[in-house]
Amino acid sequence: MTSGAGERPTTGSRTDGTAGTRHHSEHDDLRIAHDADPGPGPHDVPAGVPEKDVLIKARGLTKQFGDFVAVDGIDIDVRRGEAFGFLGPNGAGKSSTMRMIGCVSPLTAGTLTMFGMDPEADGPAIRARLGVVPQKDLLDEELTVRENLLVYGRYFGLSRSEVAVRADELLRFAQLTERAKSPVEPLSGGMKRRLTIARALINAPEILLLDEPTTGLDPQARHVLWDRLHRLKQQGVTLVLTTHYMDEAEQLCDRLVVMDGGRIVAEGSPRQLIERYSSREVVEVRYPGFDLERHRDRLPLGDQAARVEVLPDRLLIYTANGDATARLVDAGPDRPLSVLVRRSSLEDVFLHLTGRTLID
Ligand SMILES: Nc1ncnc2c1ncn2[C@@H]1O[C@H](COP(=O)(O)OP(=O)(O)OP(=O)(O)O)[C@@H](O)[C@H]1O
Repeated sequence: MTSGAGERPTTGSRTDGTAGTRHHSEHDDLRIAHDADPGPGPHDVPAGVPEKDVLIKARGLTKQFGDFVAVDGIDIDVRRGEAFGFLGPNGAGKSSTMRMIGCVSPLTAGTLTMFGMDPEADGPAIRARLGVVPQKDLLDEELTVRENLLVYGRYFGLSRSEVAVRADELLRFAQLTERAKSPVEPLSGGMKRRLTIARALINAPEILLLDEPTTGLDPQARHVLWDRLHRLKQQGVTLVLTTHYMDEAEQLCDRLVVMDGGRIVAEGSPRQLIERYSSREVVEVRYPGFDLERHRDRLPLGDQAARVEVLPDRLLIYTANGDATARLVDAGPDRPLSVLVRRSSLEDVFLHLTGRTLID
């Protein structure tokens, strides 16, 4: 591991928004995919992974806009067949990274190898093996659903008959066959996203790049989309996605890097990250009023809590035993408005690493 962040102090509130320790780092069923072997960091590609199966390899990948460093020397290895995620808040540098990987934005510094090729020299050959789902759908509203696929397929030099067969397969995959002749405009957000994904698959890419695939979708549409993406993974497509939703990262990613301020602050499988940077359970406690630090100081937690975070609206108590800790909270001198025991999530990992929540 090269980019795991160090532990930061275990107690106390974080109200200043400062970052914690950072290390600059050289189907049909909805299944949680993260219980697989978490896998080591980029410098330790295990002996079992041949170099040819490292489809994306970046070292010191850097993107600057003028003096501003958007991506600050990151290292990544993406292996064939995995779902690899970039998790981080707005502005972390995820899209800038994706655009370099998508061979549409030159690197400022560092090296990037895709399928063993150099994007600068072999951009078209690399792009022919990629599918790209940008943050905005950019569908052609003048065309029907099916025509959107046909036109896109022609860009890749597929023959009319090839592209017609492929478009019909993809409409089935995207569950849009019944909407084939519909214009794009009246489709729901989820349908448009599925059509954008279908379109990105027209050239049967080996890697699908997805920039915030479910932002703006309702929960049901997100689940349908996750289901389709699981299907693709089962079919052997390598998925690379950005997200600022920790539940999405947990659902979809075998491995992920947590990004903040252009850097990688941690990497691993969701389970591995949670084990490393959080406790098993979290007790969320709300009190009336705003003086949460005072409530924290009066809690009779003893050695039950590994760490307590003070957020603007609640306390988060990190603990191995949520129920026992909740009983201590109830026995304390202050009466809480609510006490909720939940399992730790990637949100807690992010808070621990950076002192901020993903959504603020
Ligand atoms: N073309 C550009 N010119 C100047 N600054 C840019 C440009 N593109 C991105 N940035 C800046 O680089 C930083 C990283 O942006 P980027 O879009 O990569 O982040 P992100 O993690 O993908 O966030 P978001 O989810 O908002 O897209 C931001 O501060 C952004 O304002």
